[in-house]
Amino acid sequence: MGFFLEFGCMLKIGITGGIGSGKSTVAKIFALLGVPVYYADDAAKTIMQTDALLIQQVKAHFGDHMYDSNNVLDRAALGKIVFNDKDKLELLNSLVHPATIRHSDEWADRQTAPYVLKEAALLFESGSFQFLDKCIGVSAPQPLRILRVMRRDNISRNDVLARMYKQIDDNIKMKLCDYVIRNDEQEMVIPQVLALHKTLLQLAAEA
Ligand SMILES: CC(C)(COP(=O)(O)OP(=O)(O)OC[C@H]1O[C@@H](n2cnc3c(N)ncnc32)[C@H](O)[C@@H]1O)[C@@H](O)C(=O)NCCC(=O)NCCS
Ligand SMILES: Nc1ncnc2c1ncn2[C@@H]1O[C@H](COP(=O)(O)OP(=O)(O)OP(=O)(O)O)[C@@H](O)[C@H]1O
Repeated sequence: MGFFLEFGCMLKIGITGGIGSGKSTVAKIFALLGVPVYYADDAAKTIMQTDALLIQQVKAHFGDHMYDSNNVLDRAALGKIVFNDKDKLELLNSLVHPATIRHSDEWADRQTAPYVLKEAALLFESGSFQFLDKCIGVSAPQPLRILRVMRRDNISRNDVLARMYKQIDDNIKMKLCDYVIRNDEQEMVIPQVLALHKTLLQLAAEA
């Protein structure tokens, strides 16, 4: 971290948190304040259906039947495979993460703002934190995160846990972050975002 600070460029800030922590929801509040936000998980979904090389690689490793004739990915089928097989998940990550990092860099180059946000579940797991100036963590208690995702995605508790266990433990993840926003439905979120926005604008002005 620090490269962009040293050279006085626009700051690149990561925002992360475990599954169901509410990082996308919190990122949307920053977006309302005018901050450009890159949603890496959403971008990965798009790239997996538009990047010809990536589609070819996923087909080669996981079978042509993962895509229909319009290159629409069968996410449920692929999820069933990779969230139950560590090696296969690592393989998929090694194909998707570099493509997503490339795409987010190209996106950042097109932005003009004091700072931009990159929202991603796997900032630390994918190594993309290295290219960021600061990281924000969004935290929420595990039982609440599980309930949120079961409701949002209409999936079982076991399916949520299978994804959760493939991520760095949230207590460790929050320690790796420079700032933490509590999204536990007890503490108000908007005042925390406003305070952090002010801090980041100040940091960008000093850079
Ligand atoms: C396996 C896939 C097709 C399953 O799709 P599905 O629609 O069921 O889940 P979705 O992508 O919405 O992910 C739901 C949540 O699971 C978690 N999750 C997703 N991918 C991963 C992963 N590789 N490791 C750990 N957790 C993950 C995240 O918290 C994510 O928000 C999809 O998750 C995928 O392609 N994952 C690998 C690429 C990736 O890492 N994407 C996310 C970050 S770039
Ligand atoms: N403070 C909150 N109060 C009520 N519901 C919330 C709150 N924060 C998030 N949620 C809800 O919890 C669910 C999970 O939030 P969100 O999608 O933002 O999480 P996420 O961290 O991006 O998850 P994932 O890693 O799975 O993409 C969503 O349905 C969202 O609307």
